[in-house]
Amino acid sequence: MLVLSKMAPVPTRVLLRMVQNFGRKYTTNVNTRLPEYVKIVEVGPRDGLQNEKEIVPTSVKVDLINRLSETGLPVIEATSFVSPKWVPQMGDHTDVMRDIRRHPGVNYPVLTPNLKGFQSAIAVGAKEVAIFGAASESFSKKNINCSIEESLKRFDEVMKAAREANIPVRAYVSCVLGCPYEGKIAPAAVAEVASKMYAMGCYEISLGDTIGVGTPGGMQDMLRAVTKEVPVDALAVHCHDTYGQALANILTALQMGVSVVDSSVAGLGGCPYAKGASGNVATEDVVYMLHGLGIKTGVDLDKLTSVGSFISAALGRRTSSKVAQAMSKL
Ligand SMILES: CC(C)(COP(=O)([O-])OP(=O)([O-])OC[C@H]1O[C@@H](n2cnc3c(N)ncnc32)[C@H](O)[C@@H]1OP(=O)([O-])[O-])[C@@H](O)C(=O)NCCC(=O)NCCSC(=O)C[C@@](C)(O)CC(=O)[O-]
Repeated sequence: MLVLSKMAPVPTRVLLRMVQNFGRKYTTNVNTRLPEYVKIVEVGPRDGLQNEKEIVPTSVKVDLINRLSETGLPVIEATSFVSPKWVPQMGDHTDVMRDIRRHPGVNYPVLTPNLKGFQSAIAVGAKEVAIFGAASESFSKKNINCSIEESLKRFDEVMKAAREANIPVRAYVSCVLGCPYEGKIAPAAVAEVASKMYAMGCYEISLGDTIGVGTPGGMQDMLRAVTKEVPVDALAVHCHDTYGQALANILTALQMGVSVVDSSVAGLGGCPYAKGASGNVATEDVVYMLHGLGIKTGVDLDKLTSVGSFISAALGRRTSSKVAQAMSKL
């Protein structure tokens, strides 16, 4: 045991750890303080169902949203007001918004890529919208048919109309940890787009690992860059689980102060313009992890897993949620 003069002796196990860790790069903004409450943004009805080969009947979508509304989820992204030529799976957006039973205390935001989408959405009673851009030029062109700069101009029009109508706007930045066309994306590029969208007046910026290639190391680097520009309370993470890293990435984000997580019941989904990307992290798995950490979500896991069973049966496939699979065997 080493004894330094006038200082307490350093125990051998601490010394050993110091030696083992010598030369390792430490990050200063990963800590063990976790939020007490995490807001879950359920994106299954939109992100989940926009990628289905067979178009899901409107009545099933409405039933899904109504059942999710009974689980305690605070936010359920209901559909998107995009061009039906681009994403026919969301072509019934108007009917979905008309037919769902809106639950008090639950928000039902919808995606709106431009003013046309925004106007159609509020005409059927949408009370919140989300714009969606990307940190990758190529993805922006493939997904919304314009450059990043052009997209920001379109979003400006939406923001102006939203301000006049008193509608809160959320923003997505896609490809924050990798792009299907460009590969690695620089954290600085993510920070730049995120800060522009925040400066436009979006109240929350959801950082999308669109193709699920990120790792906790990449998440740390990206968040370190973004949090220099956008307050951490205004950030959400949106992790696809292609490489099985989503929960680890989410935990990393929570340790860095993020307290809003997007997820998809039964792990539904993928993006039509991100070939090979698997669904979002399953909401059941996120809730299980959060409750295990003592973090409140307000979500009833049993009710949620039965909604997951409902939609998996309706789509004729097994749930992607590990938690739901395990619970069904108990
Ligand atoms: C953005 C556009 C519309 C531009 O598409 P465009 O072709 O460049 O648009 P345009 O203005 O030239 O219009 C062409 C036609 O589309 C119509 N149109 C124009 N706007 C609308 C609208 N809002 N609703 C309905 N119709 C619309 C417009 O009226 C016209 O109709 P036509 O005269 O040919 O009959 C198109 O590229 C599009 O709809 N893209 C949507 C792509 C999409 O939905 N992707 C998936 C969502 S993003 C995602 O999943 C990622 C995320 C958010 O989850 C986060 C993550 O994981 O990273």
